[in-house]
Amino acid sequence: MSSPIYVALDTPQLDRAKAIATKVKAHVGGIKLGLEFFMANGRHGVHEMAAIGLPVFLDLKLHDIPNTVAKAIQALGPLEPAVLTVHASGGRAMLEDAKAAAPVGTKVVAVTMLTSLDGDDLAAIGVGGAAHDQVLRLTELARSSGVDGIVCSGGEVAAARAAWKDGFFVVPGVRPANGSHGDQKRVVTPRHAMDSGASILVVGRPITQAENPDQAAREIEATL
Ligand SMILES: O=c1ccn([C@@H]2O[C@H](COP(=O)(O)O)[C@@H](O)[C@H]2O)c(=O)[nH]1
Repeated sequence: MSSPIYVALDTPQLDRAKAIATKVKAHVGGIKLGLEFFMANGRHGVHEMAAIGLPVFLDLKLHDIPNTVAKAIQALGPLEPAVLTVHASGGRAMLEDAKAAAPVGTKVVAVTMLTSLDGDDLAAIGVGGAAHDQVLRLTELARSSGVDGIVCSGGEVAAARAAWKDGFFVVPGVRPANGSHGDQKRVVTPRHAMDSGASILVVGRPITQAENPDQAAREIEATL
């Protein structure tokens, strides 16, 4: 079985992204390319990375009116990403249209609440209640809108999985025990996230900023 780890290659440098992906290839199940990479390298960069031979997760977190998101996904279609993100807070019509516009083999997953946010951040944007409640509310919206799964933290994935048995659960914000959290607020260990029902884990800096990315990926994989 392939590793559930998707390495987040958050760099604008194509050569650096390629070098890290090539180093860690044996210990990860895929690569995640986000806004930083895509803004700098565009579709050409995605093609170059796909040539390495790992599934590509395109984490562009689309959030706009339904027509705009659907057209953006149609434009991305030829890249055939394994996974593509939109924001669940874009609403039901946007989620439905996003799924309808995606290639058949692409999993569309909805970001519920960024792992860099906590309950205080929710309150600051006028959303009452705990992070957990917000994630479960948006999980139900995503499920009933026909997308394939959600992005949430490892603290909510067990409850989200209980509510959506065959959903696809992406968990970023994972850190090895004693690892630096950086800007992440809702953090668990990779093992905890897997035990709680994650389908895949997104791991960035703990691998990409390590002195030896290959060893870091291997050590995280060994905990799973
Ligand atoms: O809620 C979310 C959604 C996406 N991400 C992305 O995952 C990686 C995490 O990187 P680390 O360096 O392991 O913190 C990054 O690309 C984010 O854009 C997330 O962290 N939280």
